[in-house]
Amino acid sequence: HAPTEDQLREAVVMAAEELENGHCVRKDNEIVCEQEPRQAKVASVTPTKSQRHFATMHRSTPRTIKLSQSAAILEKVAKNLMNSPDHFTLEQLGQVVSRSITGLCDEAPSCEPRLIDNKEFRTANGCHNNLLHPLWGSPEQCLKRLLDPQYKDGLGEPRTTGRDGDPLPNARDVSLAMNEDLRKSNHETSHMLMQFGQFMSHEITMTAVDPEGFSTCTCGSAKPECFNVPVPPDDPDFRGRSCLEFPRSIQSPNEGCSMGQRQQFDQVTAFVDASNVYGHSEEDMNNLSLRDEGEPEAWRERAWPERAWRERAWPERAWRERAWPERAWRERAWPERAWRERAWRERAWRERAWPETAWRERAWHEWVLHERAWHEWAWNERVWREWAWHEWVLHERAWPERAWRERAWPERAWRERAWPERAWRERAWPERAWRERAWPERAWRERAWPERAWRERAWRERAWRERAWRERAWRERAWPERAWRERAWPERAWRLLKSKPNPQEWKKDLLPEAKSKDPEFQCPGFTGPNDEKCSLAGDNRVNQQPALTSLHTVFMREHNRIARELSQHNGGWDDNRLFYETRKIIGALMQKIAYGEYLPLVLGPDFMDKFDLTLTKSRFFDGYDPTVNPGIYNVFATAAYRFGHSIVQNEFDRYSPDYQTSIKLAFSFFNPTYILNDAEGGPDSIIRGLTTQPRQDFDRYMVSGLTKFLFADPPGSNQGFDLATVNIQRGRDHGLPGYNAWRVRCGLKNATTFTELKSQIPDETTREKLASLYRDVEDIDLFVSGLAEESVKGGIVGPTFAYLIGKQFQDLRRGDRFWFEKDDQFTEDQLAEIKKTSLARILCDNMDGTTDMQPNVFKLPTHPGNKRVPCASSGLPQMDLSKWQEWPDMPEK
Ligand code: HEM
Repeated sequence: HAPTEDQLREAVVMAAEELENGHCVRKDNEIVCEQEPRQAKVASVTPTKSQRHFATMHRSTPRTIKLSQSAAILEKVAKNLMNSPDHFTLEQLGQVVSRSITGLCDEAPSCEPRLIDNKEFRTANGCHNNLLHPLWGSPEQCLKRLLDPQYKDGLGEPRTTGRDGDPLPNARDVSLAMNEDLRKSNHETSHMLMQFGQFMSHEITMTAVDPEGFSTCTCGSAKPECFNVPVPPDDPDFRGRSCLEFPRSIQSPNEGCSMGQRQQFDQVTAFVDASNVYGHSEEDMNNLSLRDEGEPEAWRERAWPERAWRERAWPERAWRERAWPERAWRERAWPERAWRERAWRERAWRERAWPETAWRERAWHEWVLHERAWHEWAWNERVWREWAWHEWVLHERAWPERAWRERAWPERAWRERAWPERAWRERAWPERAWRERAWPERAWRERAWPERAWRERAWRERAWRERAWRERAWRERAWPERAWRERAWPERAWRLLKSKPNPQEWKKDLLPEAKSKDPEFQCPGFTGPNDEKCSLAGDNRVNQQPALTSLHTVFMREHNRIARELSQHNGGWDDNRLFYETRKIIGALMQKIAYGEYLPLVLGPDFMDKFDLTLTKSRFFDGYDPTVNPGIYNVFATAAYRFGHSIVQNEFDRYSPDYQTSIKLAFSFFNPTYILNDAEGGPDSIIRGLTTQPRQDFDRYMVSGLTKFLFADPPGSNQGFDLATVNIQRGRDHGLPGYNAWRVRCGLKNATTFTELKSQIPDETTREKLASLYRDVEDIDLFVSGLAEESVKGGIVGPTFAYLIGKQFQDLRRGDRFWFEKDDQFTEDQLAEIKKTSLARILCDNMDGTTDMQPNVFKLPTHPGNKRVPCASSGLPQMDLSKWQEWPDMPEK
């Protein structure tokens, strides 16, 4: 049987009370809590700088905090009901459908309803990617489980005991034994492979930890949300400290707000959608992109409201829909004579009661087009000629010149031809195309359009001139010309991502500075010698270390480069359109680089095949499956994809033409000085370093920058963290089952003894170490054994991680309705352009002073077939953005 409504209500009240005040009982209709309020017992301290760095790795939003409180109540309710005389099972409780329970999750994120699906562009937060499950892949969702968690109490307490019920080894002891700092560089692949891996991890996953956690998780704290790691007495690195503080990840309610085992959040969009460049919400995106006055409302409220503009779909639809109906038109008997003589005289104008406003709006528009296209946009002749709007087409199109002349254009034929709007439209001289093409008079003339035809069509030019679309008249009409100019169209419009001009003027822009309104992007406690500021990007971990910041810089520059170039091809696109089209291309590039260049090296050919991850050769991808949830697996974020921690170098080389040095990782965390140091080449020299320096080998070893000095303050001191310990502890915090369960899940044989691990972990010393740490093969922490596995053929990671990573990236592809290779995303030509480009090309285009690059930047330039070639050579093909140029509608034959 299931609990009654009354039982549920009572349980919820009690659970909330207990979480506040310790164990409670009901006495005579009153709840009496036996202990002191828990809050009072926990001394709150100011977190140290290194703890604040740590907190930056897991921003949590007010909503996730709120939801985690609900999830905690749910967990307590379940626990109490399971321990009640009724002894409900978790299975029974999981089935309960009641408002008393689901009401706890009323704050859960939801997607804004939308009437019309936008098939072209993703939303900023990934909502509505899946039409049946709009929330799939959006932020603040529960991490998916491939295997049920194994918590100590079956519900939510970290996995701290082994199969035999005795405690697991201390995570720090495991780290000390297994993840020593033994360095070996790889001969084939570059440090860029590491860096892109981290960049990608921030693109798809971020678990949440309460930033307040560090204030309360002091050593000795008994708070259940603290899972501190005791420092062994003989610890060589953290002497004098009794623990490494570890606040647990905050818990996420289960799907549907049902009672169940503890879950965790992913706070970013799961999709490979460049959300680390643009942010994970509409708000982030607005903050990162240039708008006229920063605020969308202000923008809309302006006298020339952008939204109204778009909605009016000027002019065609509005034109048709407005009271400009064809019949009225004809009935109004537009005075033929006036027209001939000078249609545009203002008196006639007013007398004819032509709707002044509408007219002015249109006039304005045409003028702008004219002026802009004409003068500012260097509409060049070659492009023009390449258009199919072209003499040849004209002929083909039965627009034969003779017929033309016979039609006695312009005057009589004009009238006879029933200037009516329908014919007009049918002639496919579509007003819209016209506008978008911004048919510039001068280009027109220069195009040697046959003189005679020209004259015959001269009604246009003449009328044009006669209409005196001149600035003076214009200004006299009190059109807010100044306001217009102030909007600084088009450069300042928000189609660009914000950036900061490089102090060296000839160099490319840097990421924008984080302002005080962006606290998540501040480098906690940092005060550089020159008051350096940390950077703003789509992901708040951008400042974690300078090579990561550098890669973010490259992608910001690539957005702006593409947006500028696209605007040349499509004069008629407004800044919104330019922004979204560019963002779509950047997202596609991210997918192309991840699946086309990066993953094959991580997973090797067999796992690429197994999970069907290889990009299509010449066709579109038809594997979209709306039943696939693209969300991130808990095991992927908590263990498998952390494989990258093994391949990080302790020192990051940097190269500039006259400088070669390196950055010590331990001294670079959240320190923007390196990025801004132009004498050492800024971000560009760091990127060059990444493409030149080998990565660390994939093995169980990790460098001291990560295991001794992570976020240490002062840098290099014993006041930091150990990332290996953190990873192990995080796995236990999330209840990840032990290694053996994962082996079986991933298709490997169940191992009953340590010797049976031989096929995957051939190194005997490693197996002996494992056997001395763990009492049972079942117990081994996945992160530990995952690093110890031998690489798969042609890949980096071992078979267990390869399976888990492959599966995740398969879901991210099959579950993405906006996957770039789908036939409704790009044309065949555009897709070919995206596929032909590479991260190497992007680096060439967006760095200063880089003239050569190896075609595959994840491989070393010493790798056979991967020699550096000039950026200008055909070895590094560039995207041809003219494939994005929109063509005017052609008349049908
Ligand atoms: C200098 C390089 C790197 C540093 C300093 C670094 C540091 C960190 C830290 C401090 C965390 C938070 C751990 C926790 O609290 O549980 C983390 C998480 C993570 N790291 Fe790294 N990392 C680096 C490179 C990489 C690379 C190369 C990869 C993958 C190829 C990677 C993948 C991950 C993943 C998947 C997470 C979990 C993210 C989440 O869901 O919150 N990291 N890293």
